[in-house]
Amino acid sequence: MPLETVSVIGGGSWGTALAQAAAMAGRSVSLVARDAAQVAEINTHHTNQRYLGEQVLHPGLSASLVASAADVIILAVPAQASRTALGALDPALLAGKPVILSAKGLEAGTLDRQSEILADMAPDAIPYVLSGPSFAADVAAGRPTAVTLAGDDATLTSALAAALAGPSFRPYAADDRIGVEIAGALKNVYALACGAVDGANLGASARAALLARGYAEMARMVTAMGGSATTLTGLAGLGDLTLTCTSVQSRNYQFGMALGRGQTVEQIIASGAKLAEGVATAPVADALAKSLEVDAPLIAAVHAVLSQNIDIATIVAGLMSRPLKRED
Ligand SMILES: NC(=O)C1=CN([C@@H]2O[C@H](COP(=O)(O)OP(=O)(O)OC[C@H]3O[C@@H](n4cnc5c(N)ncnc54)[C@H](OP(=O)(O)O)[C@@H]3O)[C@@H](O)[C@H]2O)C=CC1
Ligand SMILES: O=C(CO)COP(=O)(O)O
Repeated sequence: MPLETVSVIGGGSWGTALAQAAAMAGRSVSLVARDAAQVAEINTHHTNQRYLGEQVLHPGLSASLVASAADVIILAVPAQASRTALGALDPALLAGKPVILSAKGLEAGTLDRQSEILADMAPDAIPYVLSGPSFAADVAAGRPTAVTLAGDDATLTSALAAALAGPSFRPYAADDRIGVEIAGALKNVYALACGAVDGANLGASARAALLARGYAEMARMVTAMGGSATTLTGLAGLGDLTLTCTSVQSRNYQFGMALGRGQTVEQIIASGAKLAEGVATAPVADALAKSLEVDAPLIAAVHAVLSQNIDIATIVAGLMSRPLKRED
């Protein structure tokens, strides 16, 4: 299967960074954005100021308003927009093609993973999931980054990983799409929680406890949904959880910090907060945990903070006063 040309749908920070990585890997890349001025800027000045500041983009990357045929499609819009973005594409572009899903989130209403959305919208596309510890600014700047690329056919997945790999971008092939998707979506919910704990100045010990208990909770969710616990030890699990829960560069962590400082969701959004996928994913994850009867008190706590504006001290007091239990 040819893997030479790549079309990236979504001209935001992650779409541009993945387009840059693919171009650095030697692929011919088209970045599909929906703003004509942005497309012109990328093609003329080789920057995408709104999303990546002064970062100079690779000459092998051009932008376009309309997607054209490519060997590989990468979808890089927010999780809640994936269905609409796929629906806007000519189905012929997706038929029989590898489609790499890179959003980290679960869909509100349907509770769907990104793969499930793709299966609905383009059942004959070949699904892949890309996730792992990788800030767009780092990938675009060529700083060393390693990610997980999960697909069903081991040979094809390795070929696709090789087609995207460059000196600074290292995809590891894997086969657990469900585990990678759930871990990628849930780490954003825990990043909100860790940011909130830090915003409320509850201490580094509290944050570490949250991270460890979040990891255990994530493992319960992944296995209940049919994923593999082994995925949790890798880049898409522990790697991304650690990055997002401990870095002020994370938008989810930043959103959580604002919550911890006492701002409401509405105030944070009104102040122009960047995309924080955990906000939309938390209620979905809570609903999934309840329907699967998975014990997920941290997801429930984040959902309660977001939906009822309960202050962090009250939520933490509730978590700390739960009946004592064994760690295993
Ligand atoms: N940024 C990062 O470091 C990383 C992000 N991700 C994931 O990537 C996904 C995308 O996030 P990110 O790029 O950061 O978000 P941004 O907010 O930076 O960009 C979102 C992009 O999606 C476009 N978009 C939104 N809705 C639609 C739609 N209905 N149809 C077409 N395009 C649409 C926006 O267009 P417009 O500009 O016109 O509004 C914009 O180009 C998220 O799930 C995120 O978790 C994963 C790893 C790293
Ligand atoms: O997924 C990411 C890093 O791996 C980006 O995290 P944020 O969306 O929280 O910025």
